[in-house]
Amino acid sequence: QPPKTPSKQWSLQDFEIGKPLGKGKFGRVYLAREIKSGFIVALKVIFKEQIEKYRLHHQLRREMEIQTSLRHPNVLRLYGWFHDEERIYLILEYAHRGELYRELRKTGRLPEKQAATYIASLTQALAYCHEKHVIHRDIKPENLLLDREGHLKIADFGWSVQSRSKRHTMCGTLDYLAPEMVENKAHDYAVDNWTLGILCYEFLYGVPPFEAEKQTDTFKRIMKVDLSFPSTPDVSAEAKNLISQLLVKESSKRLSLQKIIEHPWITKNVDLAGTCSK
Ligand SMILES: COCCOc1ccc2cc1OCC(=O)N(C)CCCNCc1c[nH]c3ncnc(c13)N2
Repeated sequence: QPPKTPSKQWSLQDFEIGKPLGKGKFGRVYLAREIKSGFIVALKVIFKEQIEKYRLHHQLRREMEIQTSLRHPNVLRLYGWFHDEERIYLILEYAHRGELYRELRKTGRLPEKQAATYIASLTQALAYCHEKHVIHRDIKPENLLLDREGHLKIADFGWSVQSRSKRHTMCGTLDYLAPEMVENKAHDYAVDNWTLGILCYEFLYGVPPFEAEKQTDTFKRIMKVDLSFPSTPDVSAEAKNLISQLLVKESSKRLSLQKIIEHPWITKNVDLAGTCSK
């Protein structure tokens, strides 16, 4: 049995740092090149004191274990990580065309084919993640990136959870679980389906459906599912139909990921083979 070669210990000396790619909550992302191979990566630098201050150590560790284990053309790869005295460095796949929402801001809104292609890619990525018991829970335009060919990549699994549900630890009996506990378990998976509805609306109208001046009003609109479709831009009935089947309060009644892929708006607008190409 050959000894398991430990994965290479990386350090900052292995990289040449390039232009900053953006600033997130806990750190900045830089373009970088691994010197020996010339391989281009994105390097996310996170300050340990920030992580300690918000006690996010376990969450970050879980996020890194999750993202390292995920292999999907629409999920940004995490190749590895290393740290020094004050910082943690994530070695990530580089998405050449950056954040999707920059493209959305530039054009105001997306043509239906483009929006449907992004929704199909996201749905396939989420179906893959859910199969691995990973729930993203924080999908928003700034965490959606585009590679050189314009393929969508989900980044920042910062708030994802490995939904190892309590049931398994209680050897299958539900007797002891409160209804809201059981409900929450099921409910968690469906948060990502709801978000797909929000993103679909925002791709087509340029603004999220429940936007309001004050946060409290947005909260009220979400809880009421106060959904309306402006008369312009003229969006197809199929698109509105898909959005209306995702923005449903009762989480178990939202369209499943499989049904999204089979929805007429998707099958009509997307060449599905194209979405899951590398
Ligand atoms: C705990 O962290 C987990 C990993 O989170 C990330 C990995 C990679 C990221 C961004 C990530 O989190 C969000 C974030 O930091 N921002 C919103 C600011 C930077 C935006 N990206 C800009 C960007 C442009 N080309 C890229 N190619 C690869 N990755 C990128 C970017 N960003």
